[in-house]
Amino acid sequence: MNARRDLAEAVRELASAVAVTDVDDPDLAQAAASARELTKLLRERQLEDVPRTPYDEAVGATHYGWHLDNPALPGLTMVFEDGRATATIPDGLGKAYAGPPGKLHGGVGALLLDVLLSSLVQHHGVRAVTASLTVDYRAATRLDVPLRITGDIVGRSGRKVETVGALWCGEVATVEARGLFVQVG
Ligand SMILES: CCCCCCCCCCCCCC(=O)SCCNC(=O)CCNC(=O)[C@H](O)C(C)(C)COP(=O)(O)OP(=O)(O)OC[C@H]1O[C@@H](n2cnc3c(N)ncnc32)[C@H](O)[C@@H]1OP(=O)(O)O
Repeated sequence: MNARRDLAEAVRELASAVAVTDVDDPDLAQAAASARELTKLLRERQLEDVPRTPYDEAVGATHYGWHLDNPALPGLTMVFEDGRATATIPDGLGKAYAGPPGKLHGGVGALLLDVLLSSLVQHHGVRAVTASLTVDYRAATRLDVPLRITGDIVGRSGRKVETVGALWCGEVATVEARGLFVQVG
């Protein structure tokens, strides 16, 4: 793992710890001061945009990574096989991503599906943006359990690409989505 990715992972771990820490105020204050010191160090040189795998690398690829170096979002490594996309999050997502107590925030499920479906469309060589994402929450998604995300293209007409996807917790599709992507450029 390179240094940037390792830092992103360390910050995700920090965010998880911060979300549920119960240490005393002096320790919180010390942690805040340390965090601000680090922020100061990292601001000494900044990029114009978040580093990401170039979109073009998704075209025809078997693997594609999304925001692996951005600790504010869950990184996702997708696998493309036989025209379909799959991603796994082996350890699941932790309490930093909670919505209802002990369960995943619905918006995070929608985010994961949008990421996977848009990457799938790009994998098929269509530069497109999300025009519409319809999400059905079928069951609560548990935290800290393995998750899987799948996606397929189900239709194409002119500039429009229709997709379906699901977020799986074991054998249960907890979130289902239909995504419409419109080709740009
Ligand atoms: C940002 C640029 C990035 C470029 C690189 C891409 C790489 C990958 C990026 C990865 C991104 C990651 C994912 C992200 O985060 S993408 C970020 C979130 N998405 C956006 O910001 C998109 C914002 N919207 C737009 O830019 C425009 O509205 C688009 C481009 C979508 C269409 O405006 P445009 O003026 O171009 O086209 P049109 O209006 O003639 O419509 C064309 C056809 O589509 C149909 N339609 C449209 N909207 C809807 C709708 N809501 N429901 C149902 N249908 C809809 C419409 O009826 C028509 O159908 P038809 O009459 O032909 O049958």
